[in-house]
Amino acid sequence: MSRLRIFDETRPHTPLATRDDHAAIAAELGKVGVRFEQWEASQPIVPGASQEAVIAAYRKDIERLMEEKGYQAVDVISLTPDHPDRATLRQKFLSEHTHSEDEVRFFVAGSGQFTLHIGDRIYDILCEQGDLIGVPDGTRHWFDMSETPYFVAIRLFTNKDGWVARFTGDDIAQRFPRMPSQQARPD
Ligand SMILES: CSCCC(=O)/C(O)=C/O
Ligand SMILES: [Fe+2]
Ligand code: NI
Repeated sequence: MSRLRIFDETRPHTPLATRDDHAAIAAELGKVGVRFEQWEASQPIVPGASQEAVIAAYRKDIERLMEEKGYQAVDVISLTPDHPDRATLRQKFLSEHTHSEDEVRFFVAGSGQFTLHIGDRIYDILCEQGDLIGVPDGTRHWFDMSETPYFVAIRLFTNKDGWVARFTGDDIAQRFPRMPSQQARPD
């Protein structure tokens, strides 16, 4: 189940609010300019699927999103708990960073945790299959896939070079909850 927890930036152990239905999550995030929608994960894709297979299965959705906002590039992250580079890949997104473009991600399988730092609030969002999240450019954030990653996400970019991050140097991400390890999941 998708879930949002909101914290004060100085109190990482005590959520101020928790939401676990999609409409309530979307409403809270909408207040701070973050897009959160449910899209139908219409094609059965399992983590580990190739980028080509995912793009072929979701071509219509990808084309719709690309036309809507003029995205220039698309790629797919598809990870399983036995991926040999899982620790390095996890580390890549774990520190607070920003992008000079919106971060638009569609989870076609599995789950991952985005944490956004907006003003003095922290928005910790567990995204699940079917969730589309759009984080405005310049928003401080980090992403955790857990020690046992299990997800497939489509990423859309307006920058032709794909993923470019600017790390803030703030160690705040170390103080907030990580995504717990995931149990083995059915295919
Ligand atoms: C869920 S896609 C991988 C994470 C990513 O692209 C990013 O920018 C995290 O902040
Ligand atoms: Fe990011
Ligand atoms: Ni759900």
